[in-house]
Amino acid sequence: MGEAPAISVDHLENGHSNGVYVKSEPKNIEISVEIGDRTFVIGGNHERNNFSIGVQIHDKNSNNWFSPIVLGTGPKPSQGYSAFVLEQGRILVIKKGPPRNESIWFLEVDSPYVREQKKLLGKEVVAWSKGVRGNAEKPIVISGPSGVGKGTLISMLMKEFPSMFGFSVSHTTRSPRSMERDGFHYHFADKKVMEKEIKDGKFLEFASVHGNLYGTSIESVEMVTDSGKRCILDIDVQGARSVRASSLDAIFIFVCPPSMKELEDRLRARGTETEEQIQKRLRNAEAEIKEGISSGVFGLILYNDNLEECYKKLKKLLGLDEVTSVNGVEIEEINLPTEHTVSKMEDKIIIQETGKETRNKIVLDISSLNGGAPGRTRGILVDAIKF
Ligand SMILES: Nc1nc2c(ncn2[C@@H]2O[C@H](COP(=O)(O)OP(=O)(O)O)[C@@H](O)[C@H]2O)c(=O)[nH]1
Ligand SMILES: Nc1ncnc2c1ncn2[C@@H]1O[C@H](COP(=O)(O)OP(=O)(O)O)[C@@H](O)[C@H]1O
Repeated sequence: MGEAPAISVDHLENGHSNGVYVKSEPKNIEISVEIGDRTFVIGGNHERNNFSIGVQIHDKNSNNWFSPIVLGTGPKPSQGYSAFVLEQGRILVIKKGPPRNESIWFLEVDSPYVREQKKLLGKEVVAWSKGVRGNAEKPIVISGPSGVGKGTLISMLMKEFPSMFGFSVSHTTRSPRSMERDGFHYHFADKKVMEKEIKDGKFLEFASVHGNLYGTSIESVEMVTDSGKRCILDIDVQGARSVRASSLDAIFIFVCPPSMKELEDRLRARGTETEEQIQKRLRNAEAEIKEGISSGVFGLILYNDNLEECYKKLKKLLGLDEVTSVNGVEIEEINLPTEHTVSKMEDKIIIQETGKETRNKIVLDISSLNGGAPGRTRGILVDAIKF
């Protein structure tokens, strides 16, 4: 696919520039970006709240304004924005002013994820994702039948590498088990409330599993990503399929039992389910294993026979076999100048500082972007050129 024309934004406060218009009142700064027959107005009087700016769409053909459903968390209201239309239906939005580590954002208006959400919600949808520097490792989706050992393997990983992995806490309508804590193992949710939140687009995926509703909220994944950790999702096969269709660029692992008999023994030994619930889980297990192995969703299949061996293999798959403990790597802080102009050259966005006796530049290399809404767009490489 060819790249959409870049919109160059010079001196935003000067008003119109190459199709981008910016109001200058400090409180109502907005930027409008034209894509085809539509104008996307970001920020300004349409500010959603103090936490995230709003978005309005003008359709030239019908001359109608409308408010789309805005998924994900966007930038907070700011002193101004610069914008570029990128390929794959996303707009790069650079926010002026502090905080510095929250300057780069992407508004997806026609990405595969947004298109899927439009279909699902039957409404106009746009979605924010925050730009993250560097190439943090991809999230890990782990699926497998009930009792196969997913939770055990995930606990082992989190215990050995506490600073590296974070668990995405799902919502569920099932009742808590005696050892489970609300907000830690699951967010135990009321069915009606959860259904409403799904309708409002707050979930990355959801599915009915063993007669209960389960789902991953966008917020639960963002909380892990924001803490700088690699996110682990323990979700069923249907959920994994939905994540695969979303723009969350993840690794998909399916865990298989050595036999159905062993699976049954483990479920019984765990002692957390009634006989009826065990039977239901075993009935579902056969279909899940079949789908897990043959659906093409999972790139990696792990057999959990001997636990220690399986854990070793899991670490090897994740490139951790040689590692004993890992701490987060700090990326050098680079400040985006508050007063700047923006231009684009191929895969590079050049932010030129203005207003002072300086020609310092920041170059954003966006050639290897990955991930996207809802959540984070990773892979932005930043270089500072000092004069
Ligand atoms: N789609 C989806 N499935 C989930 C989610 N959270 C948990 N599950 C799956 O729901 C199933 C039942 O989980 P749970 O009630 O904890 O029982 P367990 O698998 O026997 O420990 C498992 O296959 C989980 O992987 C979620 O957020 N979304
Ligand atoms: N390789 C294994 N061999 C024997 N028991 C295991 C193994 N892996 C896990 N278990 C046990 O099986 C039970 C189910 O494991 P769990 O992690 O709760 O499964 P899941 O999260 O997939 O439902 C637990 O009691 C756990 O201690």
